[in-house]
Amino acid sequence: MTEISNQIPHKKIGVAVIYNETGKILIDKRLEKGLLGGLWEFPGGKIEANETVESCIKREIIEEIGIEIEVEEHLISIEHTYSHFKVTLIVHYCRYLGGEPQPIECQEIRWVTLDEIETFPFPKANTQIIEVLKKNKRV
Ligand SMILES: Nc1nc2c([nH]c(=O)n2[C@H]2C[C@H](O)[C@@H](COP(=O)(O)OP(=O)(O)OP(=O)(O)O)O2)c(=O)[nH]1
Ligand SMILES: [Mg+2]
Repeated sequence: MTEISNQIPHKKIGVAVIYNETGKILIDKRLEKGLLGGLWEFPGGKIEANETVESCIKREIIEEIGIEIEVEEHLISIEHTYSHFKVTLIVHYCRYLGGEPQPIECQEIRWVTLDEIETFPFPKANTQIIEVLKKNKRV
């Protein structure tokens, strides 16, 4: 009997919900080309071998946005299967410390309120993150 392999890539991603001193959250717009192009997201990226989630998040935010943050408590972890890959998003609250946000690896960056966030298109996996953020209202 032949077994058909249904293995698809599985990415583990450290994700930052960064709050500033006025209680706004930083979101960025993904590049148009590529997976989930043009959608908004919370900045973050792949956890490398021998890296903690916290150090991944801190590194990705410097690389992608050019700002300093403090990685705080874990908010939620979500596993989601898209058509050609699976992601585990490990989401932490983060505090903005300093630096001017720059769209180094994205098209645009905005600081938004939780109410405004719903007007931006996000990937499917983000629905749960936004729900939980609203429930746990911070600041
Ligand atoms: N950073 C981030 N990624 C998200 C969110 N929601 C969501 O589905 N993702 C997905 C999109 C990507 O597949 C993956 C993030 O990984 P990434 O930014 O390092 O990967 P990528 O697809 O841009 O690039 P690649 O290196 O895999 O080619 O997680 C989110 O809110 N933030
Ligand atoms: Mg990324």
